[in-house]
Amino acid sequence: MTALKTSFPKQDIRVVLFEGISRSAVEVFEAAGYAQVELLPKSLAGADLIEKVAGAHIIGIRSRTQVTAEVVAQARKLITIGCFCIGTNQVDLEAAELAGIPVFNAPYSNTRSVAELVLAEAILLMRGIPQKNAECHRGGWSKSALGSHEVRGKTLGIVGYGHIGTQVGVLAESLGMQVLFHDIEAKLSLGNARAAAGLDDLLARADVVTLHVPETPATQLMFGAEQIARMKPGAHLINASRGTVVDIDALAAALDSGQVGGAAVDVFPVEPKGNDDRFESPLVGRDNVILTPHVGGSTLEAQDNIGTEVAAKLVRYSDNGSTLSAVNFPEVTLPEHAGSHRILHIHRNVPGVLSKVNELFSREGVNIDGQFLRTDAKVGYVVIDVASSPETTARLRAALNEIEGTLRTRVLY
Ligand SMILES: NC(=O)C1=CN([C@@H]2O[C@H](COP(=O)(O)OP(=O)(O)OC[C@H]3O[C@@H](n4cnc5c(N)ncnc54)[C@H](O)[C@@H]3O)[C@@H](O)[C@H]2O)C=CC1
Ligand SMILES: O=C(O)CCC(=O)C(=O)O
Repeated sequence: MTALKTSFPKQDIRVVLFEGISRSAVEVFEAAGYAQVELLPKSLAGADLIEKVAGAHIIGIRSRTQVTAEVVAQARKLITIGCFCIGTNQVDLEAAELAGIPVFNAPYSNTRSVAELVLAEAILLMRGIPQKNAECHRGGWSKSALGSHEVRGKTLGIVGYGHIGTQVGVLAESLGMQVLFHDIEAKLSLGNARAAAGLDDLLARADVVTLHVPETPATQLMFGAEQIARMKPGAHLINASRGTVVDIDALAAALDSGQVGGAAVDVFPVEPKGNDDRFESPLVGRDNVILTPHVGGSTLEAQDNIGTEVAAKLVRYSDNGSTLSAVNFPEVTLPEHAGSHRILHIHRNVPGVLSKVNELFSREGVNIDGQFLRTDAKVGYVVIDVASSPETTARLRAALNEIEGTLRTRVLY
């Protein structure tokens, strides 16, 4: 008789990686024994995305793929999602959590890459290089110091003083810039950076303003005509955060009027799905604007690190159940479980579920080797290691699935 299988065989787990994720991720999966890893060069949307995700157990995305509540609802096999980037706004995190799907990201792997680009852009904008570059390409030659400044002694205003903002500040100080920052949280300033009295204070004093906030309801269009009007006339704006943070039409108008002297923009309200699609923006065609195709974090170093880091988190969850550093899920760090069956029970965090789980195990007379529990406001995640036969484990799992409030169960051994 063949042994009853309650743990999903690893060779049948389908991993789909969208948006040209680094091969370093594939190597991590393959080294861990995952044989079905599909690497797609671009994002998908609509019915194509739903169909692709519906067949996958693990997906990896970058910033472009929109994993909405609808996609999650159709993704019946999906056990976990990896954002191979910092931002996780492209995933409906609550829908994923309530479907029992932890989401992981790489919170620091491309921080340095973004910071280096921003610093370079601050220098180029202060020197008027985008305009000079464009003129030279047209056969022009305007050798002049007019409007060209050193960054030394100038003020950089950082909006969002988190991982990227602080790195930008440290690098800018090494060039002799004065650093001012504004954040909604109280932040310890690094080096000689100083907190501005508020956003308006920062805008009134900065020669270059750089945005490093996440996409949240509060940051949607937080930088519009009003904020632009409060900048020093002719100051520069850098946005490598999210395209929804800046009112792009207001920025275009301010560039035309000269209120903004120059801008460097890496992120846009609407971005092409992939490298074959056309890019359109009201900012196109202006000599004083540096446009980049959302490449702030796109260095080989960063992408290689991100591939390894996020793939390792996905493998760890898939193999072991650990949710350490998940962005939407109770975090549980788990030991190895060789020799025992590991049962994962993800449930709504409502009174009575855990006692029903424990009653079941005592009723079945199964010896528990270890139990681990974490909850957040919506979900409880309990992991139970048991010494039992595949038949008993299968029976326990079926009974767990019947407990009201259960969102998902898995068995690992
Ligand atoms: N262009 C690119 O390729 C990349 C873009 N990003 C974007 O940069 C963002 C920032 O990244 P990190 O610095 O790692 O994030 P972080 O979470 O470390 O820092 C964000 C900071 O913004 C602050 N903040 C939030 N709302 C704010 C508001 N309304 N006003 C002022 N401050 C506010 C937070 O308190 C926090 O200190 C990411 O969320 C992502 O959207 C990240 C990596 C690459
Ligand atoms: O590299 C990407 O696709 C996205 C980078 C980014 O915006 C992020 O890490 O949040």
